Amino acid sequence: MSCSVNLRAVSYENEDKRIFSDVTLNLGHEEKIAIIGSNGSGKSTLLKIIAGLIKPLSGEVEIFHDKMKDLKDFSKYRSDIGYLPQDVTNHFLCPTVIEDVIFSLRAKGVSKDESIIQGKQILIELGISHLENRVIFDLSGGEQKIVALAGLLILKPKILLLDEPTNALDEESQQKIIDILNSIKKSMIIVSHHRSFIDSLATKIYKLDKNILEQI
Ligand SMILES: Nc1ncnc2c1ncn2[C@@H]1O[C@H](COP(=O)(O)OP(=O)(O)OP(=O)(O)O)[C@@H](O)[C@H]1O
Repeated sequence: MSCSVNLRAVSYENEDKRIFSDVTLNLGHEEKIAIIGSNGSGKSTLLKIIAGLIKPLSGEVEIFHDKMKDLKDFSKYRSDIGYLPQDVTNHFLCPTVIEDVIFSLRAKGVSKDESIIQGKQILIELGISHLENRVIFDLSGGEQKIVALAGLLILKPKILLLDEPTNALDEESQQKIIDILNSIKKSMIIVSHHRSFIDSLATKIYKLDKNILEQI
C-alpha cells in the first residue's frame, strides 16, 4: 500500500515521564484517520512528531516512505505537510486575513498578484470571502481556525495534521469544518475529542491510552 506516513515503534518521553511507547501507525494515501484519548495522553505530541516539530526518543518516522533520520530531513516535505495546531492564536504572521493566507505562497516566491488570486479562491472555497480584509485578531476563535486552515490549504499539502480542528467552535462552524474536510481528498490525521465529528470523517479511529496507541 502507498503510505503518506509510517510510524514504527515510536516512543517519546518528557522530563523523564514516558508519554507513549512503541507507537506503530500507517496512514494510507488519501486516508483519513482519527486519534482520540484522554487529556494529556500525548495526542498533540504525536502529531508534532509527525509534523517534524519534535524528535521522538526512539523509533522511525517515514514520510512518503522516506525515513526521517533528523528534524532537518522534514524540510523537503514542508509544503506537503499542513499542520494545524490546537491553539491557532499564535499561528498568524500578518495583520489581515488575505495577507496571512498568502504569506506562505509569497515566501515561496509566487508573485503578489498570483498569490492574491489563489488566496481569494481558497477563501471562496472555505466560505469566508467576507473575512478577506478583516484584522485576524478581531475574528472569533472559529473564524481564526478556518483562516488558519486556508493558510495551510493554499500550499496544496498532501498530508493534513489537524489538532482539535473543531475545538471551541459553535455547531455551525463545526459543520462547516466537517463539510470542508469531507470534501478534501488528502491524507489526514485528526486529533479530536469530538466523537460525532470523527465518526463522520475518519475511516479508522485510534485511541492513545496508558502510553499505547491502539485501533478501536
Ligand atoms: N512543552 C511541554 N513541556 C512539558 N510538558 C509538556 C509540554 N507539552 C506537553 N507536555 C506534557 O506532555 C504530556 C502530553 O501532552 P499532549 O499535549 O501531547 O497531550 P494531549 O493528549 O494532546 O492532551 P489534550 O487532549 O489535553 O490536548 C502531558 O503530560 C503534558 O503535560
